[in-house]
Amino acid sequence: MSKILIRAMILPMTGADAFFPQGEICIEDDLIVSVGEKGSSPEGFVPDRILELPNDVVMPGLINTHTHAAMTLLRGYADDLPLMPWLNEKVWPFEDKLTDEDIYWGTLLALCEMIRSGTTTMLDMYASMERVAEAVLQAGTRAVLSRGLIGNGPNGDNALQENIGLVRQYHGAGNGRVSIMFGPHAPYTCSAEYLKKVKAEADGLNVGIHIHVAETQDEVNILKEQYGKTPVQWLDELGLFGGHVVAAHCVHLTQQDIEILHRQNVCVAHNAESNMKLSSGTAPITELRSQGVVVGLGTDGASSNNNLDLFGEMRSASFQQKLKVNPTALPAYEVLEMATVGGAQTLGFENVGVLAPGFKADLITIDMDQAHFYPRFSIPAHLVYSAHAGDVRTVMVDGKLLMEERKLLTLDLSKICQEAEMRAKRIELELNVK
Ligand SMILES: CSC[C@H]1O[C@@H](n2cnc3c(O)ncnc32)[C@H](O)[C@@H]1O
Ligand SMILES: [Zn+2]
Repeated sequence: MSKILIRAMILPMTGADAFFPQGEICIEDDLIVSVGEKGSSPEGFVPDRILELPNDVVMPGLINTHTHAAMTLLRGYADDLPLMPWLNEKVWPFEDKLTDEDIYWGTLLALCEMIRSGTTTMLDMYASMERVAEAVLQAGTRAVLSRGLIGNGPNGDNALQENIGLVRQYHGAGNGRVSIMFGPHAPYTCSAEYLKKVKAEADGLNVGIHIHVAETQDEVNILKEQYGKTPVQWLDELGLFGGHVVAAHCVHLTQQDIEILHRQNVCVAHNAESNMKLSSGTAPITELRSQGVVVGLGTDGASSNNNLDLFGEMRSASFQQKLKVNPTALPAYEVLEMATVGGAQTLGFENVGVLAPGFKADLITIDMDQAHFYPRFSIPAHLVYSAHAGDVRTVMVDGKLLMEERKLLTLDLSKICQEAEMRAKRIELELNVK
């Protein structure tokens, strides 16, 4: 039994006006017990630990709704290319050399970076997901994991069996911190027959689907040529939608596509920085949100971003929509919602994403006593437009502290950096020798 009291400014993300300048939040085990102004702690609540952080803002932990964590090992290896040549010429040859152990260490590196930048939950898609699950359980974060399924080749059925095994072994592991979805890679790498098989398995096991959709104009062209339909219309016709689906990217959409996404309750993972770096395009986020589609934020992998910092991602997402639409588009509080409440909705969580009694104690504190946060006109504006990863002081997931005073408590950062360096360089050497 653990009882923690945090005294700080509190931005609970329960509504645009909710803010406690001298707040108190009480946590018992994995749950939030109370949130309010000074003196609001329940009678008889005797904390084992009090964190006095009067110059910090406490807010819900950030939620990364689309990433490939172990791609930290490719950071800086394949830059300045569009998606298809990036994948075919650089990324997939490198990934062919990855061992399960490489993926474990690459994921640990990602988790160090995520915790240090205030991300408490991720939706991941990759291979060797048992090792990814072990890394997450060790780090103490929350994660939804999906086995990336490329269904046009001989390995498609094996990968699908791995995804099924993952559900059986890890769905609900770590006090519910780990859950599983199916991860068909994209409509251009999975046949119709394969996608139908994946959907049947996902429905049978009552878990969701995580897929790249309409990321580039090339993808739309390929689908139109092969099937005479846009990616969204094709997936809808196949029956892939209708359950819990997270569609990553959704850059190139028609009005009819947006209506389908809304009707089928498909949630969108928006990856502004990856879409910019690969020159994929600007997703119609303002239109999606105004037409009722739930949107969360993602970084994508560290090879197309090149970091996993959701503070940077919030700023980019907002500025990109302002450039595309007008300066009133995606104001700070709405972007914060996308990174917290919207992320939780996207991943299907009902007890994560805001700071309120009965919700999971997944929270971060940000040190506001820094030059770039004065004067304090607007806390949401400062968090989105001025903050960066290094401002995060404290991270808690499921009521457990994972970082204090920027020191990681569950992971050995220098050992993980060394291992990642050694493993990435080994693969580079293997590729050059061939
Ligand atoms: C089979 S595991 C997942 C697979 O996805 C690749 N990937 C990473 N980023 C993207 C992206 O933006 N679009 C499409 N595919 C991507 C990753 O390298 C893995 O091979
Ligand atoms: Zn991706």
